[in-house]
Amino acid sequence: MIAPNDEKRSIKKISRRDMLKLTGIGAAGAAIGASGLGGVMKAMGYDVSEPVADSTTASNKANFYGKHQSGITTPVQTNIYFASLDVLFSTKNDLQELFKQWTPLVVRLMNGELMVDLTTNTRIPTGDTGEAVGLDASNLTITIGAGPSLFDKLSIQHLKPAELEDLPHFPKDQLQKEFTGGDLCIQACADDPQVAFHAVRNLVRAASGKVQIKWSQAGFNSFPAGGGTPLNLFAFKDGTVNPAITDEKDLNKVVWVDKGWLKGGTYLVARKIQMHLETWDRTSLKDQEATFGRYRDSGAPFGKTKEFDDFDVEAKDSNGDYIMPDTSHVHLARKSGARILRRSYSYASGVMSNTGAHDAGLIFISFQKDPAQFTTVQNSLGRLDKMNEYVTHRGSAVFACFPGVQKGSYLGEALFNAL
Ligand SMILES: C=CC1=C(C)c2cc3[nH]c(cc4nc(cc5[nH]c(cc1n2)c(C)c5CCC(=O)O)C(CCC(=O)O)=C4C)c(C)c3C=C
Ligand SMILES: [Fe+2]
Repeated sequence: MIAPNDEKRSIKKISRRDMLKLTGIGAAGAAIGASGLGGVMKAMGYDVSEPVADSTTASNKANFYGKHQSGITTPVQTNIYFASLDVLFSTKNDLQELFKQWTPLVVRLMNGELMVDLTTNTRIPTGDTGEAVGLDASNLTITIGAGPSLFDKLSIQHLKPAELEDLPHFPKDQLQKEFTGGDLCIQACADDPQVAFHAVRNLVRAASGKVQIKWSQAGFNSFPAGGGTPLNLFAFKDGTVNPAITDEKDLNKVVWVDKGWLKGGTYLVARKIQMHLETWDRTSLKDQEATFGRYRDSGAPFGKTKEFDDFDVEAKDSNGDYIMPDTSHVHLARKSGARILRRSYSYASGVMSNTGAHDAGLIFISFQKDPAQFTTVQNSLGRLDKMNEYVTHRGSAVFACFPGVQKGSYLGEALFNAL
């Protein structure tokens, strides 16, 4: 983030009416909810009147504008802060206003700028919360999506894509309400955890009284020195078999929606999956490897030597046994025939209060042009997946991620044009 210098600092003049609105933030969000979001943003000093351009000089910067939103086929960053939000309004006009206001602010954040230049007026809350001062853009990406419940809340069910439905209940699900669903999501990924958190915190704060966080999860990925596939908390390379993020033709087949107002967008599936590390750590390496059908250290599929070696899931040895066990996670996932783009992060959130076990796992995220692709893979894993012994699905959500934004336009414009 660009540290504000003295010339940049501005003391905004603020009217008594604006001040009243401001002091209502946090203390009485509902009061703000009743007034226009634009007025509140103005009072906070946000300049949302002009489009903001992608910076051409910022370091470690991902671009906001383009055919698709960032954070989907962007190279995976080290950190995520994922937030599922409830909207506190019931009209499509409110949503449109929110997206118009958020758009330039998202560009600023992705440029490594603050929401507003810091103010020296110590009598009012600052427009930016400040914890990203001195940090660069850190390849921040912001991906925004709409959940099925949003369309019901705003009475625009006719615009809900047929594919956008809550995921079915899967046999071994132990979902908790507090990690499930949401009207909107903000996926913030960055190479600095504080930059990702700052982005969500400030976007939600700017929309105080209009949205509130339903659930959120921070996560991390650590890349081996010299690059390569990150290890998950089971110490296996995770993300080996994925569509190439540069192969637009393949991504059109797997990821990008090609019809309706969501054209150029995609569906995000999020699953909060607890990994029972204590059980895993009591398991022999041989059994761990049989769980995935891959060798732990090389990442190679059984019967091969290198991580990216291709394999035939149906291949059998001289005894007639599958080389890749037919209960292994990779065997079952591959056999489903469905493809998805995985972009997951590990999490570690203290201990489970009832057991004292690690509360750690995977914030599994996949992108696909139809959530049915995810469902097909998950159904194939079903009750057979050997990995089930070591994991429990605790949270679930699905969101339609809007197409990318062109300069002069705003997030989700195609939805509002279709109204
Ligand atoms: C329904 C989709 C999937 C869920 C949920 C899921 C959870 C999950 N996966 C791992 C670890 C690994 N997964 C691997 C491969 C793999 N996983 C899925 C799908 C889901 N995983 C797919 C489609 C694939 C690729 C299959 C193929 O065609 O080869 C691997 C192997 C390495 C790799 O390719 O990434 C690992 C390891 C965990 C720990 C987990 C939940 C906690
Ligand atoms: Fe997997």
